[in-house]
Amino acid sequence: MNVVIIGASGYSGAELASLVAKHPQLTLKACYVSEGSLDKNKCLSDLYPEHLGLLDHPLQPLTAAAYTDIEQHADYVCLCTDHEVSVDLAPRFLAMGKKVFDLSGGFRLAGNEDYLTYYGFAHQHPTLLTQAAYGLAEWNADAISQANLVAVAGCYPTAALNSLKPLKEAGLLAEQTIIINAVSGVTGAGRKASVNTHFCEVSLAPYGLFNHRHTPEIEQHLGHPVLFTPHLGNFPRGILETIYVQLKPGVTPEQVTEAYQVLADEPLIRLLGSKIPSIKGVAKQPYVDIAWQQKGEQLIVMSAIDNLLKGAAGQALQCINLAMGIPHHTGLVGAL
Ligand SMILES: NC(=O)C1=CN([C@@H]2O[C@H](COP(=O)(O)OP(=O)(O)OC[C@H]3O[C@@H](n4cnc5c(N)ncnc54)[C@H](OP(=O)(O)O)[C@@H]3O)[C@@H](O)[C@H]2O)C=CC1
Ligand SMILES: CC(=O)N[C@@H](CCC(=O)OP(=O)(O)O)C(=O)O
Repeated sequence: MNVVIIGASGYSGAELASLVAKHPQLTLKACYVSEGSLDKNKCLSDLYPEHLGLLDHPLQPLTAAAYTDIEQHADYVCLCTDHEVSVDLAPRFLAMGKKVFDLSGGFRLAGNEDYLTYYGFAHQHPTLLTQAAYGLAEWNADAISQANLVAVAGCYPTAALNSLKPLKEAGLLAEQTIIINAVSGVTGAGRKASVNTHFCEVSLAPYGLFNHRHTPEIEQHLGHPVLFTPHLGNFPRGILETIYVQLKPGVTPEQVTEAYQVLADEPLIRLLGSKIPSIKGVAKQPYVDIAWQQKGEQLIVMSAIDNLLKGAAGQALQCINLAMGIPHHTGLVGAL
């Protein structure tokens, strides 16, 4: 299958380009940036020299001629672009009959209201919100495999939902709001320069209190209220979440362990039991590491992912694999 990547010079786009280029059944057909990009016509491997020889593709401007090329040559279009750009681009490629995998948050939420509140823009294509499959690979495989538009799950939500859905499905959660404290490396903020993500400025600080756009994403796809606070840390990649859960009265450690067995056979999920996960354990890896410790009815769940792999490009590739009807971890395990 032929894949094109829009936004290939960005962190998630370049990561996805390298996965596609190494995949046994995919061809990286072309890489695009915006029409006026400062990087247009450079080689992707000029920006990412670690991929010299693998990603020597030119970064082509997304011109009218590019749309014609994509219509003629692509099977799958991956949007590694900002939310509003994705909302604008996705319908154009869907109209060409392409399958679209969007790594932005542009199609993950239920309604236009949420976009106004949490993203700060009115959604231009709200009817597509009901057609998009939520790309949380381990939990929504059937819908992902059939959809023309896949809204690949957000980075923080991927860590949170894989850790909490087993407890929710087993009916172990008390009604209280779940508290999620998360820390992300700086690549989570994208490649574009800004003072807040300047290497010399970043230490460790919370942001987005009460209003981060991943709050509604987690709540909608978990079906439970959460209080989510992200932090920015001074390391390049990875997300670690510490999650405070109140269990229903009388829930035993055996019931909690049993609930997590729903994920026991998943190749990209590592259940650590009571061991402590870490950024070091997941950086540049395609996995979610999940661990937990319980005291009475209080449960602390810990979850770690690489934001660019399981939190973006890795999960996008899982969704592409599902669309092709092959094992979802193809090209991810033993291949990085
Ligand atoms: N970084 C992360 O950890 C994660 C990111 N995501 C999501 O993935 C998307 C991309 O994120 P990230 O890789 O960090 O972003 P970056 O800022 O690193 O990259 C954005 C890319 O989009 C290109 N671009 C910008 N405007 C246009 C346009 N109009 N047409 C075509 N290309 C355009 C940029 O190139 P240029 O400006 O030169 O044209 C660049 O290649 C975002 O929606 C983000 O929320 C999701 C999960 C995790
Ligand atoms: C550290 C940092 O800034 N992280 C980003 C989240 C990563 C991302 O791009 O968000 P999606 O997963 O929704 O696409 C943020 O908080 O906005």
